[in-house]
Amino acid sequence: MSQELQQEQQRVNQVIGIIQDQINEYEEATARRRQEVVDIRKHFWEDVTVNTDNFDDFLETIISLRQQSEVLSLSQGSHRQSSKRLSQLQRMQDVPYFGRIDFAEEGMNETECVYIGVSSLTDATGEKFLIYDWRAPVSSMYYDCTPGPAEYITPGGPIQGTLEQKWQYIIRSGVIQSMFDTRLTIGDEILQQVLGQSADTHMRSIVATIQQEQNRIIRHDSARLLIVQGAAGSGKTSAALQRIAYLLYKYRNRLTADQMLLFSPNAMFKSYVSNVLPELGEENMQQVTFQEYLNHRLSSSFDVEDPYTQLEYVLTASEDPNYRVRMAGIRFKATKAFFDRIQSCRQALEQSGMVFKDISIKGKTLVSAEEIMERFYSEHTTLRFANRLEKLSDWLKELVKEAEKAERRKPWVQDAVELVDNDEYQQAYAHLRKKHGLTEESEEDVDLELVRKELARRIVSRKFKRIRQQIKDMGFIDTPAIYKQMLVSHPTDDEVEGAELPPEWNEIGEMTSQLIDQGKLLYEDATPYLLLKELIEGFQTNVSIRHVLVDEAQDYSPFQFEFIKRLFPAAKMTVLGDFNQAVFAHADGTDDFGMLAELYGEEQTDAIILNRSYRSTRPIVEFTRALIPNGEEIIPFDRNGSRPVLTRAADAEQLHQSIREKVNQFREQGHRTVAIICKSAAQSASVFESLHDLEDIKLVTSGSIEYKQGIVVIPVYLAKGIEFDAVIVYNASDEEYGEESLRRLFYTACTRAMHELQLYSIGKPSRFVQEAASWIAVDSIS
Ligand SMILES: Nc1ncnc2c1ncn2[C@@H]1O[C@H](COP(=O)(O)OP(=O)(O)OP(=O)(O)O)[C@@H](O)[C@H]1O
Repeated sequence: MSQELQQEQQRVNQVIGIIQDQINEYEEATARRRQEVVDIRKHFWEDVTVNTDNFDDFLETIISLRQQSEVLSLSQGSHRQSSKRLSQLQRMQDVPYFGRIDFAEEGMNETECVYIGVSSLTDATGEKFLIYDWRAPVSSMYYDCTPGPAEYITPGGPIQGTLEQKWQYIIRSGVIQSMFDTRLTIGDEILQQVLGQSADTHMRSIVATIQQEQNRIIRHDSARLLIVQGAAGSGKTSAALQRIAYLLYKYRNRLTADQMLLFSPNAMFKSYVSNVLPELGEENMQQVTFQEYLNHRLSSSFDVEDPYTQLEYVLTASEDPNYRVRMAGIRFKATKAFFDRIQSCRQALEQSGMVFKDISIKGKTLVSAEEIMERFYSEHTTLRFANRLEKLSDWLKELVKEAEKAERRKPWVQDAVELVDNDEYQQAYAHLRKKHGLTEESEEDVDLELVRKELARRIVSRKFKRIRQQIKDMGFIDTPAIYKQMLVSHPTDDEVEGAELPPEWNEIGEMTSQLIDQGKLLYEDATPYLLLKELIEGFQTNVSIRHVLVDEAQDYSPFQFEFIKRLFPAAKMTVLGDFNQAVFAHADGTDDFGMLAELYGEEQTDAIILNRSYRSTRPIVEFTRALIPNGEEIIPFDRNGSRPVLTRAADAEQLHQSIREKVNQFREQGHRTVAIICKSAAQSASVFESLHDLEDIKLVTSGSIEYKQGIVVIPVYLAKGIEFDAVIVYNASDEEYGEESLRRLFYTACTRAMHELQLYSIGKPSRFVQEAASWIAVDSIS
């Protein structure tokens, strides 16, 4: 061991000793604070004087209750903080830091050695930093600068100086495995080691090896919208997650994890990324899929199609007679023009076009739809739309109230009163006694006739409950009918700016209307329908979310982005995606996020491009980038590996046999995750059926919620955002992947591979593979 390494190891030992001391202190403090919380909870009511005899006593009780709650919440807060710090320290025990910069600040005599780790550590005095948090201002130089003149930005302004040295360490269980002076090493040894590891069931944090261009994303903090367009495997998801950790650190006094929301592509991805923030000592942000949100809002009224069913249709139903119409609908309903059309349709509803539903009870109409319409378009017409609806709703409530009163006198109600059971009678009776201020000692009693009236009121009120709820929920508006009407009528089309309708518009309208009548909402209609509903009934916005991140953003339509923006009016947005992986039909032909510049305006929009790809070995990236236009712009990280291999099989049987052998070979090579990637869910199911004899093989479906190690059969679109040690592309033939529209799907499949990529084809290989033929080895089945 060199002398330098020995000295560094001594420092690591010292720091670990200090960490251990602090762990002991925090263990004790955490246990003590926990006990405090338990005690306060146990004796909560003993310390509150409850007295409600008169107003002053009542007020005092409230004040005392509030004080006690504050004591409890303070105590819980300090327990939470100390247990958070305890787990940070425990994590630091094995790997206290991963980097060091020696920085000579201008005007200072001494060079400071700044050690960088996942969290800060000071000595016992609290004055001297032994480790700096990777998110601290000074740490930015570790990621951004090479030795030489350097600066970092603090809240008080820039600090300049000279970065004399930069070191990287690999420490495991408190022992330095290796350390590199970055001036002397060529290439990035540590990144080589990290990327060479096996795929994990959970994504790892990348703080030790964040690259300069990724650091720009992580620390970006100016515009309202940050757009990141990056090649497959360039670290978009990683940057997004470390960015969340960074913002939580920078704004720790005013931003919490539950104010940050990540839109994820699917449930499996959610679980895949769920460990990164806890690993960095932060709480997880909120995560949701767009589909979950749509279901939450619409599933009580419709059977809402999910995006994968839509995609499955696009991929497999080209023979369907409605295919052309549906495809045209999918494309148009994704556009900003359709968004604008819905907005102007809502505007037009101020003059005419609202459709209402009868309000009826047990088959008898109380107020007809025509009456409601007449009232809406004749009264309060100068008010704002939302206020007009409110007035309309008040009017309906009044009518219902009158109807209830009249109903109470009907003979059936009188009969029902005679038949009430004892419990109900007692409840009505007790209610009246209380209402009249009668106590147990009172000599007076309530009149029997009053009890009968109260019972009649209750019986009728129960009967009208559904109607009252319907009015409260604005259920008297027939939104599906208004939506259908907007699709079929087109007199105003020419007036709507930019709303050039597709030639299939009439057929699209008919098809959609029929489905809506059956209670079904296609995926492409779900957001537009919800927008219309919100514009009519009032937008349910969420102002508590301060930051929204959208991963795999190429899968969202411009329409959906407009919607997300309206939904979170107080949030900044980070959008990350890769149009070469756009598999949904609405994105056909789009190849950048240009359309998003309009969202907040150019001044409020910044864009960063990531061209370096880290996931796959150099030979795999050389092959995959040849599959797409302008692929030469993608720069592979220089990690060696074998070339992707194409094997031609004569038929399915030969293909399956060859896959079995390949899987076993991959296993023997030590690969823990092997994905057999198929074009569609239908193909995955049938491949799984044929290969089910392979040990430990699993089928991934849209319902799968966890990424498991082993052999998986998976449709491409569910493998998005995820990676595997080895990927087998099932039947990359021209028959399967012959159409230009499948290029992006095919590219997505191939870019999931970290170390090995094997393609099979029955018959002629896909034209995409042929175009990239010089980057692939061709194998024959022996
Ligand atoms: N700076 C880095 N240090 C270490 N590993 C990195 C770094 N950047 C990216 N990686 C690794 O590269 C792989 C791909 O990263 P990530 O999934 O974030 O990329 P992506 O751009 O979201 O990919 P895709 O669009 O293909 O889903 C991951 O294994 C990630 O850990």
